[in-house]
Amino acid sequence: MASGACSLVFARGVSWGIPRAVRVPIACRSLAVFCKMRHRHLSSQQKRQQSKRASWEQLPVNTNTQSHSDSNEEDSSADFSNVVQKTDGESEVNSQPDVAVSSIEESNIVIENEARVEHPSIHLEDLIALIRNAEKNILLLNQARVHALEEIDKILSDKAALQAEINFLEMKLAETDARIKLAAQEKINVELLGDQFEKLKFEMPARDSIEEGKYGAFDCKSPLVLELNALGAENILLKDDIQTLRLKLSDINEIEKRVSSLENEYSLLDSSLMELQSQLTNAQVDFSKLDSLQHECRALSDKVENLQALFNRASKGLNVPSLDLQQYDELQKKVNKLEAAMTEKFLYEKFHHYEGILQQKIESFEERLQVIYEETHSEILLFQESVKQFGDKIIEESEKKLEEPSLENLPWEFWSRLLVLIDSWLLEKKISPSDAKSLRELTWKKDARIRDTYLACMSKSDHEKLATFLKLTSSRASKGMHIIHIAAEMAPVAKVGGLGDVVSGLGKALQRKEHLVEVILPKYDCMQYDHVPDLKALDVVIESYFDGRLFKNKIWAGTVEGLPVYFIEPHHPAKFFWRGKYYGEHDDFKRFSFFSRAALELLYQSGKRPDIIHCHDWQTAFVAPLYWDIYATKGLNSARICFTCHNFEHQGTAPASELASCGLDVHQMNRPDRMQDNSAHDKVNTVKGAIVFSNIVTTVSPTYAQEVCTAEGGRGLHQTLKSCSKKFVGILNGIDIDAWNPSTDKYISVQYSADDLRGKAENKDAIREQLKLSWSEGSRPLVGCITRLVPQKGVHLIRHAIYRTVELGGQFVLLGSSPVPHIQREFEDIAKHFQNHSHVRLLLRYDDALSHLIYAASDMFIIPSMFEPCGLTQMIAMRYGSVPIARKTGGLNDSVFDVDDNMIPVQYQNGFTFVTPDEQGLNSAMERAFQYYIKNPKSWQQLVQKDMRMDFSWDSSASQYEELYEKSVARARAAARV
Ligand SMILES: Nc1ncnc2c1ncn2[C@@H]1O[C@H](COP(=O)(O)OP(=O)(O)O)[C@@H](O)[C@H]1O
Repeated sequence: MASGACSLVFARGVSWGIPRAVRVPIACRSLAVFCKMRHRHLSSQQKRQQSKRASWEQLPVNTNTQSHSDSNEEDSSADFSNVVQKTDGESEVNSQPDVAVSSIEESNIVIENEARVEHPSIHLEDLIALIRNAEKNILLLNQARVHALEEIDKILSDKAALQAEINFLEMKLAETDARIKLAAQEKINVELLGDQFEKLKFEMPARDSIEEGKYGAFDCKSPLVLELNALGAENILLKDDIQTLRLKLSDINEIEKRVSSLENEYSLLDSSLMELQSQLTNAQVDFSKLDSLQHECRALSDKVENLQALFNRASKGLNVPSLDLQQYDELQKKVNKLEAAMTEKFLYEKFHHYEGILQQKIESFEERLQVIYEETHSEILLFQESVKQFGDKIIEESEKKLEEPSLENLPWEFWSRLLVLIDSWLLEKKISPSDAKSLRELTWKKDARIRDTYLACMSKSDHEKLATFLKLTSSRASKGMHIIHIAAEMAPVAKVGGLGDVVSGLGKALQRKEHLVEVILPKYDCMQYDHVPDLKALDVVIESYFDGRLFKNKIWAGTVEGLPVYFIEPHHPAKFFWRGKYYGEHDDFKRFSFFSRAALELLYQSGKRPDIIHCHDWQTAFVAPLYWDIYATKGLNSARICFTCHNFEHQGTAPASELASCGLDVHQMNRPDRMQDNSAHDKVNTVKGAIVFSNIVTTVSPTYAQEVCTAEGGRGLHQTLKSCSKKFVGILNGIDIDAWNPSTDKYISVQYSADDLRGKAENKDAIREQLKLSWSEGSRPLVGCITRLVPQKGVHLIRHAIYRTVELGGQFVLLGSSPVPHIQREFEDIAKHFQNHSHVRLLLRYDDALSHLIYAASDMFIIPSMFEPCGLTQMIAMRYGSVPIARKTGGLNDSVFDVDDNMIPVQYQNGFTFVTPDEQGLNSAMERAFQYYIKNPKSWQQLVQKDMRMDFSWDSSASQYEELYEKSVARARAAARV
């Protein structure tokens, strides 16, 4: 019954474009909303089932179907009705005047006939609404007419202004003509004078000889000479006049041009005026049509009212139970007679025709609603089932947890918070450095006593806690090292690129190896603060030196990814880390030299005695020279310095004088064997400084370490690196396999693993849906690319890969952004070009969540870098079963091995590579990948599974770092003993 009611209303709402008399019942609406919600939360299995069904939810929803009259009354039932209406392909009702005319014409027949159906009152309302619509349209047309008249007025006044301008110009033209004539006359005069002058010159010798006796050989005051001079001067004046007139003439030509362009404009305006006038005439015709329609409608309305009254009377008669059959028959006859009298025969037939159509529609809507109801019901059952399963699982897990000796497996956050607590006591001078050291050692050894103490006094006051903890302090020897990373990035709290991933990935891996790892970062205003839920300001101020004076720094502490992190917030008027971005400021050199100095000051003032201080890239490269030049002599001398260069393209060079700000001695440092830049001698190079001053120097892959030792790859530092080759090594980065794990990833639509790849296909469907890519051929390979769009990444080849993918029959999704304005613009143009394309989508932004989905959804992953120190995307892609197509350079050469390379053992072959960084090279690798994908689906799947099982974790890389640290520390201790 409810479904029938819904259908009837939908049909009317659609046909008439009038306010709905009856709304979709609440139950129907909530079902629709629930279906949407449910659709989002389906488990993988349910989604698979659902995608197989021809779902009503996938039907296109037309948001344009409401007429202006009911747009204010939209509710969720409107969405529902739109779906139904569009499905049946009924015509849309438009509020534009010209369309309204035809809608009314179409509708008239229905009005008259529907008056005979069982809901006459609703039709009358419909009719009234229709008439109102018509009136509104008439109003609109009137407004348009007034507007057109205003336009005409405006055009006419423009025309008058133009005419005045033309008149003025014509006057000027006449004036100039007169002047030209005058000038011509004067020119003739000049020529005559010139002739006279020549004649006189000719006559002069003769006259001279005749009058020599009278005036002497040559007298400058002779009348002839004077006359000649006067004529010469007049000649010059006349020449000037001619010049002026010529200029005026050219002015006049200009004016003539302008006049002709104005005339053109005038004729254009004239023609648009004509057009407007004809439009106005058309509108007037429409208006008169509407007028007559309005009359017709009124007449019809009267007829319908009469009919209504008759019907009502007849129906009343029919409903009175006491009337006998004869009376009923008589009444029926009367009704029939009245019907015959009031309705023409053809109307009656049409009525039946439309009634049939209406009936069919009602039936089909009812069927559809029934299907929807059944589907929704089964969804509800499934959902209830999954909720139950989920609940059972939670109960099971919590029971398990209760049974487990949970204290053994406390998360890293627990220990890191404890460390932060100890450090805050130390910095606030509540405990001595030696007590802090003992407590820290107990913590990083995960000693049960400190664990129990912490758990026992969690609710106690700080003072009581302190007293209990101090009871624990005793000196203990430690096997692990105390490692401090000083960096500009750390994922996920402050990540720009791979550096951020390395700091947290390596830090966590070293922590797992029982070392005490801490990180110091700038406190950027634009950090992802939600990744440091326990962030707190310490009750301490650290003063650090800069530009000849001391500045205060506020210290914040919290845990990120289970690691204790200290954030430095400088109280410097330049607000160094309050810029809304990480890098790219004019004073980056100052910002990061300040930070490097403040980080060391924090270590120094906290009394920590780390074994390793590990700094990264040019931003914290200052730490190495500052440590040995200033802090080691001050007493912070327990540590060895490790410097990792993640990219030799950025070396942090600046005029040597800028080094003085952080307290380094410019004369001492700006030397060829220290920080002086190898090509510009008036500059210092911070990366060079760190190479020279560090005990361990690393870069992020073995191949890149070799490349930077060549003149081509070293960017001016190859000689420095060669001279430090004993302490320089390339260690391939790992990836954080917890953060990048397709079987637990919360950002992707469906989790999956190498053992069950079905979820991968569902992620592909999900991204196609999200990005509105075509679904038609599900087997099309999807090529992904996630990158910073900088020349290093081979932007021209990325661009080429987009077009080549389309040619090869694939789909392409790019996620990236560029700090280089012209590259960003270029890709914006490409994105625009493909914005409605079925197979290409470019998303020019940084979006961590979307990056996860792209890795999961793509079949192939493009990395055509010009050079690549390590590269993480190829490893992440493989972990998600996306096969890399990469250029053989740097870290890509150490992690992607071609499936067709016989020199590589089969178990390591994992992708498609090319050497020459041009379109042919890339084409060859892409074509091989597409062939493989299309022709050997089974082998492709095996390749995907193999890639997913490859170990790119930090474990082995962290072990290499550990070994380097240990050797360096051992050497230092041995040296100290000597
Ligand atoms: N536009 C983006 N949105 C989200 N993540 C991105 C984007 N661009 C790059 N990334 C991420 O940044 C990291 C890139 O690391 P890497 O391959 O070493 O390149 P680089 O450090 O040179 O930028 C990866 O984790 C990658 O997923």
